[in-house]
Amino acid sequence: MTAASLRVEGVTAGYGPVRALVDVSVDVPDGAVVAVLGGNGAGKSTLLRAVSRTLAFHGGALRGGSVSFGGRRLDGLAAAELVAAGVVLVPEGRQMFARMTVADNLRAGALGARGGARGRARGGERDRAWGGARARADRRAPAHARVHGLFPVLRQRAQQRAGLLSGGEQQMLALGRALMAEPRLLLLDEPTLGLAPMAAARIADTIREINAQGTSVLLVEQNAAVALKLASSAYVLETGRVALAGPAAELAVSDEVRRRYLGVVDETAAQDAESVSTSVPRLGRWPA
Ligand SMILES: Nc1ncnc2c1ncn2[C@@H]1O[C@H](COP(=O)(O)OP(=O)(O)OP(=O)(O)O)[C@@H](O)[C@H]1O
Repeated sequence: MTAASLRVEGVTAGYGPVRALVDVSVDVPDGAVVAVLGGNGAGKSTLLRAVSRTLAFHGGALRGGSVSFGGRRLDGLAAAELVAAGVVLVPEGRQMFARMTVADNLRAGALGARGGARGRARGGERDRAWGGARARADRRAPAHARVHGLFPVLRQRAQQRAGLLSGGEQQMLALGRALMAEPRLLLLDEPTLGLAPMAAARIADTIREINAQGTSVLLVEQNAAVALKLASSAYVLETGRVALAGPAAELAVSDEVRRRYLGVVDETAAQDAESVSTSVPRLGRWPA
C-alpha cells in the first residue's frame, strides 16, 4: 500500500437491527478517483460514514472489518482526528454554515482537527477564540490560493452569506471548505445531486482538476455516467454488498451497469420496441 491509499477491508456496518454494509472491501489507490454506484439504500453513504468515522452521528456503528489510510488504522480514530490524517468528508447536502460568510465558511474548513475554537467557549471568550482561529486559518495561504484558483466566484462572494449562494456555488463552497484542510483523500457524497446539468458538469470538471492536483477521491454519485467518466475504478453496491467492481471503463460497457445505472434500454427490447415506434429513447435520463 502506498503512502496515501485507502483500504476498506471486510467492513460490516449498520444502524440498530439494519445491516447496511456486509463484508465490503474497497481500495482507493493513491492519486485515484474511485466511484461507488448503487440504487437508493444500497449503502453508499454508509460506506463514506464508515470511512469518515461519522456512523455514530447517524445512530450507526461499525460491526466488523477495518479501514486504513496510508497503512494507519482509521477505525480507532475520532472523526475530528481524520482531518489531521488527511481524510475529509463532503457530506450529502453540503451542510454549510448558511448564516456565516463564504470567507468564514472557508476558514472553518481550515480549522479542522485543531477543533475547539468555536466549541465550548462562550461570549467574548468565544469571539477571541474564533478571532485566533481566523488568524490561524488565514495563514493557510496556499490552501486559500488553491481554492480561489479553482473557484474564483468564492473570492468574489467572500463577504456574502453562504445561504445566499446558488446550489452550484454552495457545492463549490463545500468542496472549497474541504480543500482548506489540505486533504490527501476527499470523500464526496453525491456532489452533483440537485444541480442543473451545467452546474453538475462544472462540479465534475472541478473534481477532475482537484484530483489532477494530487488529491485522491472516493466518489459516491447518483449520476453514474459522470462518475464512470471521472473514475479509474468503480464499485457497485447492492443491498449493502459489493455486486460488481472493476475498471470504470469496463463497468461503463457492462450490460448490467448500462441497463441498471446508465439507463440504457436493453438492445433486443429496444429493437422490438422500435419495430412499433421509432422514438424509443436508447439513453435514459443521465446526460453523457
Ligand atoms: N441513520 C439511519 N438510521 C437507520 N437506518 C439508516 C440510516 N441511514 C441509512 N439507513 C439504512 O441503511 C441502508 C443503507 O443506506 P445508505 O443511506 O447508506 O444508502 P445509499 O446507498 O447512500 O442510499 P441513498 O442514495 O438513498 O442515500 C438503508 O437500508 C437505509 O434505510
